[in-house]
Amino acid sequence: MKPTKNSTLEIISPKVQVNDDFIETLYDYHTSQVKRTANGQLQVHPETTTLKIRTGRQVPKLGVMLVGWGGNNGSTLTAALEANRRQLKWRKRTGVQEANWYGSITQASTVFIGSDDSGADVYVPMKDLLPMVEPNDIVVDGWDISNLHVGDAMRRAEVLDVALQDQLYEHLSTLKPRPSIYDPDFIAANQSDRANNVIKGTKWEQYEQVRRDIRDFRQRSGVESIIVLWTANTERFSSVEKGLNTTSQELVASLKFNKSEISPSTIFAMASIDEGCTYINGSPQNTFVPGLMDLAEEKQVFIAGDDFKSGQTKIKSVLVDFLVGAGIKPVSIASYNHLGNNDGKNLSAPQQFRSKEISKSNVVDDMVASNNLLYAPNEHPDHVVVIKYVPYVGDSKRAMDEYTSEIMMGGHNTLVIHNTCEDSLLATPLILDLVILGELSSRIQLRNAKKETAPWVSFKPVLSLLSYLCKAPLVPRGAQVVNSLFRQRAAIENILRGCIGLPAISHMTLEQRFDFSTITNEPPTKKTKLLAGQSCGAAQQEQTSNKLKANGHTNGANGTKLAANGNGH
Ligand SMILES: NC(=O)c1ccc[n+]([C@@H]2O[C@H](COP(=O)([O-])OP(=O)(O)OC[C@H]3O[C@@H](n4cnc5c(N)ncnc54)[C@H](O)[C@@H]3O)[C@@H](O)[C@H]2O)c1
Ligand SMILES: O=P([O-])([O-])O[C@@H]1[C@@H](O)[C@H](O)[C@@H](O)[C@H](O)[C@@H]1O
Repeated sequence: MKPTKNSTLEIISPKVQVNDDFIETLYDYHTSQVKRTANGQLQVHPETTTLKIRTGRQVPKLGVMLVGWGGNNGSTLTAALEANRRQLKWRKRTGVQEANWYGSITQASTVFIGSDDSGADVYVPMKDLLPMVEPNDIVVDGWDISNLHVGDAMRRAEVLDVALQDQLYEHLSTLKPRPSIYDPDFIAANQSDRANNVIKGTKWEQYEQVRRDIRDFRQRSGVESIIVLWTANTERFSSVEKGLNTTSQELVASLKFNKSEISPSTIFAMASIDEGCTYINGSPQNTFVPGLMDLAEEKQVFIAGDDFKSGQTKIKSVLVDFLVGAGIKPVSIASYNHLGNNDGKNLSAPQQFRSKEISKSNVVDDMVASNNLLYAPNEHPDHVVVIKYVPYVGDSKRAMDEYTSEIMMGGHNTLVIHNTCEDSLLATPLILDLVILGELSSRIQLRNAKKETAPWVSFKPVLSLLSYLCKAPLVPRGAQVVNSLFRQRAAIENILRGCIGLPAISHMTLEQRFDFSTITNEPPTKKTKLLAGQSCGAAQQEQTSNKLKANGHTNGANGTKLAANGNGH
């Protein structure tokens, strides 16, 4: 079975069935339940559930409606979609640059699928594992409180090379953000000069207008599925109060009574959910108040967030995972950055900064809590987050981090990281992955394999699978928050692998650590001979040369060009 029409990958397994509509696999899902006895013992119970996983093969025409379309991220995503669609090239000081999707795991990363006869690992593009939305097919629309068309918004953002902007400007100038919901109580006062494109009326009237906009977009564009994504400015946190927004009934009533504490982002989320559209929050504010979570669960509509995990925090979720996993104790983390874009301007206001400080600070909690050998209960590293607005540097964020850790015998290790990047060029590919993986998740269902009449079950409405892309992962009630980047990515890879009948990646590679032929009574394969018969050096050398061949890095006649590994060159 080929997962996607142009995939070079073929799965040969009796456990995988494919028809026009679905890929169906039989999957043994292994977990372990832990029980604590009265005397503090931990009893571990390995469990296996045989599931059927089915993935819809029909990929819909996807519409993405951006709240904050005229911002740095919104205009850059729109520009990147057009540049990649037209495979644009432009001259830079360093030569000719081609459009690409670097930073997107669906478009620019690969997934290990197994080893070949020589023992070399084989990788394929993540997008080849399952039918996914093609970026070129995405239709973009959205709202902004600023009335600049997207061409001028791209220029205002000062993110992309001018040589590229000039090729895009005419087309982007035809794209005009819809008027949006503006509430100066929720974003910095310094944003007021942008607010010339707003929906008048009460909060309920604004909610109804947003719903009309979504229906209008669906009708005009012919898209079959719509995802609404917030990439507008960071709002202050909303109060969560009994009687205001702790249940869906309270929330709807508060909206109808025009309660001032209902934020624009929560209104957008309500409208999206009521139109059956997945809603994703790319900013740190608490859009998803308890009443909104209720609404998503009642309507069975996906919500996901919070706050794109693009740079400094992404590195933090890797570094702290490595340190704690290595038995090294981070005791002090100082994260400072300055930037000069409008996001930085909005974050220069205390309440908006506080929203960001929360999402950037909590990212180490789960990793610290995982190691009680290093940390006493409720013990945490000192952790400060500083963001300063320096207009001159624009979108080129300068991040400086210092990690001090205790190592053995009273020693210390201090890591200092300087990280400069165009912030929007890190966030934009995440927006693409959020909507592509969000759409794909809507086509994945599970069922008990032993009960033919059992219903197919979809992901829970709180789509925690997208945590890899978010600083402050929203998880279903009662679920564990995971910030470790590698665990988050492994979840995505292994679920996609499960959908095509491949087991979770364990990295055990027992067949390379033991002489498997004696275990399996199989005649030794070339791989086994290679590893068992020869000295390490020779085996290593031959294996390396085979690895190079497998990856197409050879000009020899016998070189195997495995397009499957995504290299193709
Ligand atoms: N690396 C990154 O860029 C990054 C990473 C993580 C999170 N974020 C978050 O993404 C968001 C956007 O970042 P950006 O750099 O594009 O910011 P930006 O200021 O350039 O863009 C935000 C846009 O939203 C508009 N806006 C504000 N309130 C609105 C409303 N109620 N409705 C519609 N539009 C509204 C503004 O006019 C502006 O055009 C911010 O909240 C930021 O914190 C960005
Ligand atoms: O993703 P990350 O680099 O950790 O965090 C970033 C902050 O450092 C930056 O100041 C802010 O403007 C961006 O919105 C983003 O949140």
